[in-house]
Amino acid sequence: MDKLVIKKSPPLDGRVRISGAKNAALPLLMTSLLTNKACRYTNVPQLRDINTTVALLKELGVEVSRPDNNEVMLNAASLNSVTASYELVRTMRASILVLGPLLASQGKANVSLPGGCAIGARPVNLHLSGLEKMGAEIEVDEGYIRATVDGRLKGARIFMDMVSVGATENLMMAASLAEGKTILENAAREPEIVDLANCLNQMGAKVTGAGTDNIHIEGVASLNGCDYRVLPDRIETGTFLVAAAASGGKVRCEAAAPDTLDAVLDKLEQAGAHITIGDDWIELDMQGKKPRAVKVKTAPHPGFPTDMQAQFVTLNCIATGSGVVTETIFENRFMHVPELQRMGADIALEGNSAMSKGGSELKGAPVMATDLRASASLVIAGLIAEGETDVNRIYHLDRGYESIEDKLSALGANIRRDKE
Ligand SMILES: CC(=O)N[C@H]1[C@@H](OP(=O)(O)OP(=O)(O)OC[C@H]2O[C@@H](n3ccc(=O)[nH]c3=O)[C@H](O)[C@@H]2O)O[C@H](CO)[C@@H](O)[C@@H]1O
Ligand SMILES: C=C(OP(=O)(O)O)C(=O)O
Repeated sequence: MDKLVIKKSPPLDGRVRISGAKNAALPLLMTSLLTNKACRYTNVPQLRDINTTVALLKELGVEVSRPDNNEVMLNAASLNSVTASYELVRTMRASILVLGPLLASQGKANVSLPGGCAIGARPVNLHLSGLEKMGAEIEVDEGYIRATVDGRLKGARIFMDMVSVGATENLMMAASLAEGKTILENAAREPEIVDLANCLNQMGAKVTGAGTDNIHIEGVASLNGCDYRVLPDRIETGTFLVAAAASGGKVRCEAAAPDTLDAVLDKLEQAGAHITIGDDWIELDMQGKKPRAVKVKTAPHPGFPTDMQAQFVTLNCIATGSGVVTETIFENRFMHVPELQRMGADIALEGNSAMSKGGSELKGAPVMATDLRASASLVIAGLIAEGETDVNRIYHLDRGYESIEDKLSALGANIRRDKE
């Protein structure tokens, strides 16, 4: 298995080009299942999760071509299966996002239950109950969700008692082809939801209110293809900004979407970073200073994103002063804490909060993490730690960061990938 070998590096310095957002691209590629016309997606990041999605769509019979690295062309006219197998779903939970589109366009879908994952149980009850409200018959049998609908799905008023990004996306896609109007209440407000709504509307859907907690979808009988550019990745952007701040450096993130990062930029400013923003870039300058520890509590958008929590735990460890990072979205998202402790971090877990004393002098060590953002936090720790840090199991990082070692190297980091 590949690993990243990281040595203590100088303050990061330079410019980095941000890739398309993984969490926008995954649902966007699934919109191809809603039409028998050609769909073209650009600014698609080169990631393991994208390859898994493409493999899954191919398995369903979707015609796929990838004319260049960041472009994916899909055509579902030749669809010949409605089954998302366990083999693929177990490697990527977002596979559940085929459920709504398949059910809406084909009247049936069999999708392996995703099951829990390293960061929490992550049930899909809201996806299922929402589709049931729209008239679907759903049973779970031998680990598979088997959903059917007699005729078209019917528009419905759906209140979700938790804010769920994936359920909002699944139901928004399904409702686009349903008969009548669907209202999603307590919907997720993440920028990736807005991106999906924009793409659906380009295909002829009638979605309004995306970005608020009340989304209205007037179903249409059929949808066209699309030519859609994926939103920049706000979590990749935030990760590079934290890496820059932790190293005392100066980094400009280009091709970014500054208006998707308010909560993260606010915390970085509290940490003492000087932030300048343009239309599509963000520059962070620590002016050689150490960051100050901050208090962070995750929440659904526009709150502080859980996908940036681990990176801030690392930042707080090496910052001056004590800090608190509280996780409210996932029940088990602190796998990075014991690994950071092994690197010398003075940090303690109290319930769902990571309390840090600050000023930790990190020392390199072999570490590993069982999820994507925990791995990212260990990479940041490796850049500042004395000596050498080996980050193992980096297939997690490859799910969500395009060419992370090349991008960090270009900023002056001492990092390489060792293949095994
Ligand atoms: C591919 C993708 O976009 N992944 C993101 C998406 O994941 P994902 O869409 O899976 O996360 P959700 O927003 O659905 O999960 C939020 C919370 O709701 C709970 N829940 C969710 C659905 C459900 O039916 N029942 C239920 O109880 C989950 O267990 C979790 O505690 O949003 C998360 C929260 O911002 C991010 O961390 C992930 O990076
Ligand atoms: C948790 C994440 O992704 P996923 O929902 O695909 O597991 C993430 O991107 O941090």
